[in-house]
Amino acid sequence: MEKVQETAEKIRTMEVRGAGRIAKAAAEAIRDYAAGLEVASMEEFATSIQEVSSFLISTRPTAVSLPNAVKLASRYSSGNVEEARQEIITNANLFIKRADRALEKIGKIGSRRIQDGDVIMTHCNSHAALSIITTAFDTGKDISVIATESRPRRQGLLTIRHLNDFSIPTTLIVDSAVRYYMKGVDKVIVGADAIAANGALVNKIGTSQLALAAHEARKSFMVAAETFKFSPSTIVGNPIEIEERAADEVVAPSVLADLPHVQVRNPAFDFTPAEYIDMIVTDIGIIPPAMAYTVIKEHLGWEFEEI
Ligand SMILES: O=P(O)(O)OC[C@H]1O[C@H](OP(=O)(O)O)[C@H](O)[C@@H]1O
Repeated sequence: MEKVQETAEKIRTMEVRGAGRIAKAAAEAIRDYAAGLEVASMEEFATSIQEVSSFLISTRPTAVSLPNAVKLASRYSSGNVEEARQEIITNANLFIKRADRALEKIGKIGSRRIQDGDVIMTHCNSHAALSIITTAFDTGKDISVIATESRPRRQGLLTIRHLNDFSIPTTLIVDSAVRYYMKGVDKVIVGADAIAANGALVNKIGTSQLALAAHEARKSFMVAAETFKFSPSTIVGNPIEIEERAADEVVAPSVLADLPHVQVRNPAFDFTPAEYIDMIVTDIGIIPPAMAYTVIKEHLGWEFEEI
């Protein structure tokens, strides 16, 4: 349990972050927990796995990759402890392998849509979006990137470091400069924390203003998302919860101490409606947002009774 708590804390404090990485870390935690679990009965095994699953899922509410990963990794059908343990280990390892493979596939598929000379704008730090950008560059396309700072956690600094390592010409801008630079942009590529059944995107706060600016300037808006970022529970009407993080990520508590009439709001994500999205690049191909429902029904393998 100690290791599970450690992983949960890393996810909560964002030491481990990015919807895909969170999912992999949770699958690893479930796998290692199941491997070392000492129980007297199958009932005890089932209860312990259930408790740990719920605990991991509670760490961050928005990234649907987390419950999807936990659900896929912790599946077992056997009524025997040793067999069920092995099933979880196998399923978790399979999930991790597929997640890595999905990033590569997204890179390959998405990079075919990038043209020589493209200026690409990206937001926050998405490993899926970066996979497309770096693959396009590695296949010889002469591209450059405009990366947003992504306040308040400034994940844009991770993005520029990554792009610099690949020697990709990159410009860092503040979030409020997005519309100012949109005219010179060819494509916007962002990641996803969740995609709803109606094709709406949930991603880092500020994504919707990129989409709006891209729409206004008639620039292509691409989303890079593994299929495990599609949200099954939105099919049955559950909304995706937007995580609101602590005020001290935005401003130091000492500043607020003298300002009794001021409150700080810090939503970590926002919604981008499907009509602003040109395509979603997934590990099973490029889809229009209207196909989100099909991805959930046919490729995610969730039964409605499970939701
Ligand atoms: O899975 P990958 O593509 O890496 O990232 C997907 C999304 O996860 C991140 O959330 P946070 O920084 O964890 O809050 C960003 O919103 C990013 O676009």
